[in-house]
This record gives sequence, C-alpha cells and structure tokens, in this order.
Amino acid sequence: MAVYTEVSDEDLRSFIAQYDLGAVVSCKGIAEGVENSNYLLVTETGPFILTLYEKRVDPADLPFFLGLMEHLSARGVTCPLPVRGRDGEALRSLCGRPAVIVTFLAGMWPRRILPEHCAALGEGLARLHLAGADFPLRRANALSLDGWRTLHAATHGRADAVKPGLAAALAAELAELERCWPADLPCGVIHADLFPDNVFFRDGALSGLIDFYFACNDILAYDVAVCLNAWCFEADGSFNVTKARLMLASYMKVRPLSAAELEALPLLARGSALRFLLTRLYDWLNTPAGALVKRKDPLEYLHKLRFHQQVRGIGEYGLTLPAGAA
Ligand SMILES: Nc1ncnc2c1ncn2[C@@H]1O[C@H](COP(=O)(O)OP(=O)(O)O)[C@@H](O)[C@H]1O
Ligand SMILES: N[C@@H](CCOP(=O)(O)O)C(=O)O
Repeated sequence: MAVYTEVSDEDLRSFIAQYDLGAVVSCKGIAEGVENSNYLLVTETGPFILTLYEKRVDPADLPFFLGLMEHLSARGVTCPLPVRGRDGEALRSLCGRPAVIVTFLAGMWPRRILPEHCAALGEGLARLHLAGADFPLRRANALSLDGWRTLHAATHGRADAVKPGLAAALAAELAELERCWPADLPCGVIHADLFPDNVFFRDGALSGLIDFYFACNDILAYDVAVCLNAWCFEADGSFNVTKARLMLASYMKVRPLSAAELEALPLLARGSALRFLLTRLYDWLNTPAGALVKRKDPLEYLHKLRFHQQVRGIGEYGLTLPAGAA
C-alpha cells in the first residue's frame, strides 16, 4: 500500500475548503502504487483522487505532469484531469507535500493480461504519442543513462547481497548501453511507466491512462520497449510473442515505426529492463522496514534483461522489417 504521508481529518477539511467540491464524505488510502501517497477522496460531488507527491517527484516537474494531462485529455486521450480550487490553482501543499486532486477514472487495470489487452495498449500508446506531439513544455528523462549511472552508484555496493554477481552484471550492461544508446531516433512525449496497473479497461475496451509522473521527452520507441517488458512476459518468465506481435502491430497501425526504430527495439528493451531493475533494486535496498508499500522484485527485470540480450532481431518480437529495409 502506498501511503507515505497520513493526512489528518483537520488538515483534509481545511484543504478541501479551498475547492467547490462540497464536504468530505470519506477519504481512504489506496492499497496500490509505489511512488506517491494516493487517497480515494469522496466528497458530496463525487469521487476524486488526492495525491501527495513523495520522494522521486521533483516539485519543479509538476507543471509538466499536470499540463500534460490537460493537454492529452483535450486531444482525446482519457486520463485524469487536475481539479482547480476557487483560486484557479490545481497544485497546492498538504502536510508539507505538494498535493493535487485529480478526477477519478472509471475502470480497472487488468490483473490477468490477455492478448487483446496488449492490442488495445499498443493503439493507446501510439495515440498518446501523437497527442503529445504539440505539447509545449519539456522535461528531460531523469531516468535515462545519467539517472541509471546515479542509481547504479547508489546500489553497486549492496547489489550482490540481492543476487551474487548482480553488481558486475549491472556494471557491464550500463557500460554497454552508454556505449551504444541510440542518438537519432524520433523523440517526443513518452509516458515512461505504462505498466498494466496504469491502464484502465472497461467492458473490454481501454478506458483510460493514469500515472504520468515519469512522463518526459525521450525516444518514442523506448516507450514501446517499456511496454514490451511490462505486458508481454508471463508470470513464469516466458516471453509471449503473440502479445508482442499484437501490441506492436496495433501501435504501428496508428504510428508506424521506422526500420531504424524497429532495429533498435532490442537495445531499447535492454535499457528499459535496466531502468526498472535499478529503480526496483534501489527501493529494495532503501525502503524502510514497516513502510506501507509492497516492494517490487528487481530480479524479474534481470530476467527480462537477459532475454533481450539474447535477441538477435525483431523476428523474436513477432515482427518482420518493412520491405526494402536492410
Ligand atoms: N485518476 C484515478 N482514477 C481512479 N483510480 C486512480 C486514479 N489515480 C490513481 N488511482 C488508483 O490509485 C492507484 C495508484 O495510483 P498510481 O498513480 O499508480 O500511484 P503511484 O504513482 O504511487 O505509483 C492506481 O492503481 C489506481 O487504483
Ligand atoms: N512501474 C514501476 C514502479 C512504479 O509504480 P507505479 O505504481 O507508479 O506504476 C515498476 O514496476 O517497477
């Protein structure tokens, strides 16, 4: 359960008094999520989500995240909308944390991922990429090569306690990615964390996207690689090529991937695997005992990294290069 900051009834009442939302009916911590404190807030006017931003969120980035949700929503991507108070502001402070109320999205994220979820996800991701193209704000990806190097330095000394040999494996992979990370692929606004728990479905159709707090400007195909890792492996660790093919084909119906983007996918998938391996490892080593949060297994991502290190071409993701490509 991700509730790092407890909000007292009194603090909540004076916070809500700044909005036209009516009185608080209930406010319960949400037993999901990793990064921030989230509450399901029900007022006389309906349900909302109250988020207090914690450790990894730089307050200077919040205008980017909140503006992006408004921008995407205005372009038909269903996502939460920040709620403004009577003073016109959405972003304020609660219990010493930056805090926002956003609209509640109906739907459920898929607990058991089916191939049709992957197809819908591919299309939704491509639509997000197109809708983000004219978003005017910019945010560098804090969790790309430089961020990985920082996380690596912070975890290196204790990595072998999690798995013998992990420290050396991470050092070698990071050095290799720093050497050959692509520099000339199409970039734009990416979600960067579009895991199943951030994608809602309703009556079998994708109904909305949440959790834009890693969104940034980076390689668009990197976002595809994040989703390959998050959606296309089974619980036993096997890669499901049918899910990958459906996800990629649906993405490409909306935003075709160039031969260069397709050829880079194995490398981008390695980078994505390293990114989540490092953040999970950092959290594994640093989450205080008794924190109300479920730590995620870093080694799941070591396994995914190993898989992509062996991939020799995109045929292994169920695709062929477009005719005429090398
Ligand atoms: N706008 C929303 N509408 C409905 N539920 C939401 C919304 N935002 C968050 N949630 C719920 O809160 C959970 C955690 O939210 P998330 O943004 O993923 O947290 P974190 O950033 O801490 O990882 C989600 O899995 C979902 O159940
Ligand atoms: N998706 C990340 C953790 C971030 O959690 P989220 O609840 O913000 O999606 C992971 O799986 O490591």
